[in-house]
Amino acid sequence: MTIRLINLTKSYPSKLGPQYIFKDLNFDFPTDDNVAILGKNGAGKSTLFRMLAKSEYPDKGQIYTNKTMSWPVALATGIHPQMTGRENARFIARINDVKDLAAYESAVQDFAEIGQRFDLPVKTYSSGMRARLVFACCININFDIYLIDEATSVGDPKFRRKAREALEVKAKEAGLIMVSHEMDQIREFCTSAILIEEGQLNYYSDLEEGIAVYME
Ligand SMILES: Nc1ncnc2c1ncn2[C@@H]1O[C@H](COP(=O)(O)OP(=O)(O)OP(=O)(O)O)[C@@H](O)[C@H]1O
Repeated sequence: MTIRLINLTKSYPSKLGPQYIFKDLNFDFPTDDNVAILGKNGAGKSTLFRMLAKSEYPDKGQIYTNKTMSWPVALATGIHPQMTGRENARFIARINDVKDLAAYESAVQDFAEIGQRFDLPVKTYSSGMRARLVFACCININFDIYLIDEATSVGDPKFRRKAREALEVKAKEAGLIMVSHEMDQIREFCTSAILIEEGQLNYYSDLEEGIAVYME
């Protein structure tokens, strides 16, 4: 995994002036790890995650990567409610350069288990069905790295189990970056940790050591 944060600065405006979350931060993500991002409330985990996912941009600096990165697996961005599940899947496949569109479409349909509703507009779906579609679209693309944000809370218990199993497979063949407050979840998927403290990122190759420092 190559992800490099280069002179990354991120602030939010506030009545007290700009509030800096990161200032001129330089950091290389570990290669080939499944890494948890840890830190207390307000440390900047979600901010970093959103910048990795490119849903938010830094004020200055950049995030360089030569790997393909998923969108957050549980996040329904990029889904068009007026389009059917199938049309959404096709659209997502095209923008992510999926080669075999027919195979992808049927893999998504199988995984989502939404039956004939796959051909109905997404705006008619329940929130759980929508979540199934988004997760199925994401997991059936071979990304180098998957971004996981509380993903195992997707859908009903049966689908949740299925989603977790699919992520376990991905954890063996791809990289994962995970933000979660659930240590059980983190232990299940991650092998190392990045602890965010006062705008700095500290890497722990030993997950348990990272968790211990975080818990202190
Ligand atoms: N859209 C925003 N506008 C202004 N301030 C923001 C915004 N988003 C986050 N912040 C601030 O940035 C800081 C980091 O927030 P962030 O959500 O990244 O923390 P976190 O580590 O994910 O926290 P938590 O564990 O509570 O989810 C906080 O001080 C928060 O108040």
